[in-house]
Amino acid sequence: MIQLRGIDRSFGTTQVLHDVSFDIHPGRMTGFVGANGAGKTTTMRILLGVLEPSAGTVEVDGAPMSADYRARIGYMPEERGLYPKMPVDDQLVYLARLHGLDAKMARRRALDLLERLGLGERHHDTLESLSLGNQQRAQIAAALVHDPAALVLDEPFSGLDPMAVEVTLEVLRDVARTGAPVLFSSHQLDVVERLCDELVIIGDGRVRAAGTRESIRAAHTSPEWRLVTTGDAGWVRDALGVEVVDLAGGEVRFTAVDEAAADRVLSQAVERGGVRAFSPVTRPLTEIFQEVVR
Ligand SMILES: Nc1ncnc2c1ncn2[C@@H]1O[C@H](COP(=O)(O)OP(=O)(O)OP(=O)(O)O)[C@@H](O)[C@H]1O
Repeated sequence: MIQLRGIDRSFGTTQVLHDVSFDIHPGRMTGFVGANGAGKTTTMRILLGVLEPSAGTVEVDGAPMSADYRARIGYMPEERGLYPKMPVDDQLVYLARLHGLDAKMARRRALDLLERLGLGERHHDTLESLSLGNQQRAQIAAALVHDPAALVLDEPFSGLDPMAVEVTLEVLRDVARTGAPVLFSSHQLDVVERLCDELVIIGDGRVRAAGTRESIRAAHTSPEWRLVTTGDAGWVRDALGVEVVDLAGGEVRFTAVDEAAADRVLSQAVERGGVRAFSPVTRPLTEIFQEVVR
């Protein structure tokens, strides 16, 4: 597990990170979300050792991250890293060889990855001749080609069409399945909500929320239920331990002090007959995000 502990960072007199702490778990996809300028890239650069923190540590399983481990992280930086005028496959092979893969294995991994990411036919084209979305896929391949021990990707999904997001996601999940911790930043909350196992929300250089989607939702939502019946649902107002949030004919949304209170509403509804739907209401992460970064 990669652990960031109490990271501060200032540029001149401006402090842009304040006591940033979170974990990146092995085998899990962690989404790192925040508005422009929130501190995502700075945090990732510190994790990679490209930038020194003013205070705090980056650890792996409780010990300071070694140079060896750092070298085995697959990193896709914000400024990207590939050369525009060089064929993509040659660059990937070169990067893989830098990380110690033999020539045959390096070529095989490069071509496999390009194929999986939908660039099989374009593998020997120069980067600059590819569309922006395809350049992005090549950059992702570059972060993965050396069989990384962990992945840190700065906005890997930006500029990708929905199909490419799906393909990239599958490739990243495969890396996670090998037990690697995977961290990726994104502005696209809908994407993150769907793709990641864990979430870290950063606002103004401070971690505002961290944990699984479910735990963040639970911490920022008072449990709400939705009941739809064929008859009028006004009787729910009088149910014990329940507060109606919204009522329109047969459809009612309510909060309950506990699940038992919600279950009682369901039982009463069943007794009355005509239940069409009953479910907990999950709050969209976008709403929670806006609330915690405010
Ligand atoms: N080299 C630098 N010198 C001075 N200020 C910097 C430097 N790098 C980053 N900053 C400032 O630190 C803050 C955090 O920037 P950072 O790039 O980490 O945010 P971000 O969350 O990645 O934003 P974006 O989503 O726009 O990429 C910003 O206010 C930025 O202007």
